[in-house]
Amino acid sequence: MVKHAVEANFDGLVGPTHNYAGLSWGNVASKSNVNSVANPREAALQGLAKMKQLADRGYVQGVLPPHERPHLPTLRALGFTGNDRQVLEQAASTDPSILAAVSSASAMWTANAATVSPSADTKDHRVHFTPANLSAKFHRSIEHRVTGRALKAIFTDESYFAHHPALPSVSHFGDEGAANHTRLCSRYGEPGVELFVYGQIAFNEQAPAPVKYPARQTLEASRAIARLHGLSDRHAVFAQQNPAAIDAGVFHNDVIAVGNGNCLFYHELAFLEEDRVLAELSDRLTGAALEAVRVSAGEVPIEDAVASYLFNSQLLNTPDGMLLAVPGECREVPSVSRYLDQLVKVDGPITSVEVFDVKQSMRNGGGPACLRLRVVLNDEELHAINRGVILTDALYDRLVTWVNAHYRSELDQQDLADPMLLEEVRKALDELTGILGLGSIYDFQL
Ligand SMILES: N=C(N)NCCC[C@H](NC(=O)CCC(=O)O)C(=O)O
Repeated sequence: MVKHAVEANFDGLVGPTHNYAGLSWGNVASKSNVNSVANPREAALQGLAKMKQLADRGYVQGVLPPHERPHLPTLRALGFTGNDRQVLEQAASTDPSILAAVSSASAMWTANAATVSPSADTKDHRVHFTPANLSAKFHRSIEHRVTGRALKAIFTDESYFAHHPALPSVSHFGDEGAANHTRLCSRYGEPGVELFVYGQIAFNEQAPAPVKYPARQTLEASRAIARLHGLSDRHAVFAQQNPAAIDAGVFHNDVIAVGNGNCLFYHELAFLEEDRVLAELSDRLTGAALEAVRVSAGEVPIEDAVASYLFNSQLLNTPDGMLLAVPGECREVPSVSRYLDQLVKVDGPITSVEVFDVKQSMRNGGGPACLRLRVVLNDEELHAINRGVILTDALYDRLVTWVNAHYRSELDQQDLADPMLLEEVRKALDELTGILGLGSIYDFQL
């Protein structure tokens, strides 16, 4: 029997060290805003406002906590010694790039936290989670342990939830999580088809690959996750990202495509074998016909898609059609703004557009869709999770007060060495795990 299920969105709460360090080669926004002064307080409030707007519309909205940054255990593992203050001082004076990397608030982009397969798709009928190793970027490769702890603290009941460790952290198994994974279905509780998008095949040097920017996800990683999650061949489709798109700044598939229900909204340059991908999706999708909304380069040049983050939008069900939740930048790029006006006029699956201001995150290459991890849960599973992370009016108010009490409104690269910042972060996070009812998840709490 098909169970009733919903799509819950778990947004990453922006951490107190949000800054612009230019850490992501291949991510155009990250590189072009390097050394700008960041406003962590505004960033966190923008993220919370997005969560609140969606919760108010009736969507199940959860919160995933930020990570402890700067991450002193990583600095110590790299040979910096002494007390916390001395470790920070040494790192800042001998290798400020390493200090910047271990200070990034990049865990906010929870579309990269994990890959999640709903119970309707998996062999053992549990929801499966694999934190992404994010091995392509050092600053992100240190996220998966704490991400795994946070997910286990929320999805605790093993009769419903299965947790796998991240894949081996090497380039052959580079995995960026849900940003390269889309699930299509007729209704959320029905078995769906999971689309895994990869940038290159690690064990085949002859296969097509980008030449300018790195491909972060491999086919080998995507296949391993499908195996671990117990997906049958009928539930999975593997597609290679167009290398030309990666070289144009599309470092994750969610910068050029987004899917929901039976709808795939994508740019014509998204996939290397577009026809085969669409045919396989159509063939494996049961209970509904695939609605492919294809955007041509004539309508929106790929550079405009990257600049506006049109496809890094959330595609959500409403009682009458689907809502596209776009970043504000979409209204600043003329081709995209025009396209959106047309989109809701034609008789297609996407019937409304709403704009969200997440500018602080966008300047590091993270739009609305980067900030959320989707978890499809049936009624029993939803009941079984730790409810402390579900956004209510009361939790929203509490988190806004918490941000205003603990976050700075200016942060630049020099501030990262300030021992006071580390203390502020630990105090704030210790309070946060109490607010969210997570127990101890950070290294400084263990
Ligand atoms: N598309 C998705 N799902 N996520 C966006 C992640 C942005 C992130 N930016 C950064 O990590 C920049 C940090 C800095 O430069 O300070 C990244 O490149 O991994």
